[in-house]
Amino acid sequence: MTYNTTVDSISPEGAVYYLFGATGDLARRKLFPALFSLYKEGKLSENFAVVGLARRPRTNEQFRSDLYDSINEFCRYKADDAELWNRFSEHFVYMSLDINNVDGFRELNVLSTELDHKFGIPGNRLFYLALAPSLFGPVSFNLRDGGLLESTGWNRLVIEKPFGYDLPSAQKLNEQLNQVFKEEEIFRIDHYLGKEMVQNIQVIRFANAFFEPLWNNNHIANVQITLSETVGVEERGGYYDKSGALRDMGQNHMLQMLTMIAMEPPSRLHGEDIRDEKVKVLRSLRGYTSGDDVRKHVVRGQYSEGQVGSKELPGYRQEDSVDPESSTETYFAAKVFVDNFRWAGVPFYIRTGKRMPVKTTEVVVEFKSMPQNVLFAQKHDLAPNLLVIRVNPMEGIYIKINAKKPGSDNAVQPVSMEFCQSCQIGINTPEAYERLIHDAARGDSTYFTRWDEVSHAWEFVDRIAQAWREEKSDLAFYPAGSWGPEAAGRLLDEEGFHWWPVNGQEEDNVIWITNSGK
Ligand SMILES: NC(=O)C1=CN([C@@H]2O[C@H](COP(=O)(O)OP(=O)(O)OC[C@H]3O[C@@H](n4cnc5c(N)ncnc54)[C@H](OP(=O)(O)O)[C@@H]3O)[C@@H](O)[C@H]2O)C=CC1
Ligand SMILES: O=C1O[C@H](COP(=O)(O)O)[C@@H](O)[C@H](O)[C@H]1O
Repeated sequence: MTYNTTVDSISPEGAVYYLFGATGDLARRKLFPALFSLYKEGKLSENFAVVGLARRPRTNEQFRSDLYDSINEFCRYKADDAELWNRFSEHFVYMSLDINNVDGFRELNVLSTELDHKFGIPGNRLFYLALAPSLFGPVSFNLRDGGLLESTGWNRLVIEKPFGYDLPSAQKLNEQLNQVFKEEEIFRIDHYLGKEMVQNIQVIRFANAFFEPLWNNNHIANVQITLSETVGVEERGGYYDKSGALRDMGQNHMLQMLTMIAMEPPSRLHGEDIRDEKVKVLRSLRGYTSGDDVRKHVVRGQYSEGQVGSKELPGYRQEDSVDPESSTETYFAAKVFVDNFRWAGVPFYIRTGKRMPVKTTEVVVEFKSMPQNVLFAQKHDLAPNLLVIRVNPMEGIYIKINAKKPGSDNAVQPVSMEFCQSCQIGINTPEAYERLIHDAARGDSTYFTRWDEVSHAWEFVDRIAQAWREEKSDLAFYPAGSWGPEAAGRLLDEEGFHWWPVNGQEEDNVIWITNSGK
């Protein structure tokens, strides 16, 4: 079997891509490599130009040299074909600009017209804001006042997370953007929605007779979503210490994944229909009613010093750029209920943390166990069936079923059958940002978050944040390299569940049938 590992082949129309924050970390690690992969795969026609924008001075040559280094360090393709590289890099220019100065935007408008002529671009403009959110409003106003929105083509604004700090700040930001752009012109990035396996959730659900008929509270006992990271806060303390795990990962990536698991089948696989269904899930989330309710259902933690292998790791409060008395959470776990007909009574357990033992994103769907069955030799309950969706960094799915232990008198043996997508296609899976940039350029906003999704997610998260502000005593400390506070296990104990091992670290007695060669 061969896989087409490329994103959808419809090419976008020609456009000028304005990359605000072109000297920053995101541009270097994600955006330049994504543009190169798209170009290499023929997903950008020759009718495009990229203008890198930031304050620090750079010549076009220096900018292209930064681009080259970033691609060779972070891209799944190397810039080793000189002819291709020259053709690609000619599309890139740099302009030094301070976002707070409208004169720079007027100059940018003049440059844009030149680029339109040079590359045959029909006036389409895609503004990518890889900037601190406090600059989103000022950029939008200056784009308008500098005349950049008056060209003959379309205008699209792509903005990075975080979209606000809480509901009121997100509303304010949204009002600013709406003074300049229409909702359909705004593409709010949640890069998890660009991940192959997150998009695969709807295919696994809606294209398999095994799953969809069972996808409800009659058959599913609980759902577990884990986003664990081995990294600490590192040099991002300035941002992270004000944000914490709940806002950094919970409000966006985790709730988005939950909506993909829980949504009703949309009437068509069209962007607005899918987003309508996701909003219904967010509206059905059971809001915590009090501080005590939050403390009962949500656990938060902060990593302290620890050891991974022989490496000593500092605690969060010892990290540079973090307040040494910080009570910011680097971990949280929550029991969440979706109060609708399909999911009534089914707990969704979500957890995320920094400095965990492994980097992994996984969804485990635990099915209700078969009744204890006199037919089998075992006296104890049968293990439940699991469907595990491995999102990141390994991609694939596996199911855990019960089978007869060969040679026994009907003894039952758990067996895991795995489809390891990463093993099949290696590292060649398209990066989330490739998909998202390509989608924005084609005007497809399916995998971007609509304002109503963002606002409902903030509403849910704000109740937790408020309870945490009012009472800090529940912040638990966990050693770096561990699975977080023990209290997270108690969220599941009450219902007789436990967190399933992640990252293929299954129990010893499970037999694996896999295409991974293990
Ligand atoms: N880095 C990552 O992995 C991720 C980042 N994000 C989000 O992406 C955005 C950018 O993050 P990141 O790249 O890490 O940030 P950086 O701090 O690395 O980069 C910020 C960029 O903004 C530019 N800048 C700052 N002030 C101005 C100004 N007044 N005028 C013009 N340019 C300015 C800086 O350039 P200069 O100093 O030269 O002006 C720099 O290019 C943030 O919203 C972040 O939350 C989201 C997910 C992951
Ligand atoms: O948005 C963010 O995501 C990253 C994790 O992304 P992944 O694709 O590597 O799983 C996280 O490290 C960061 O804190 C957060 O801002």
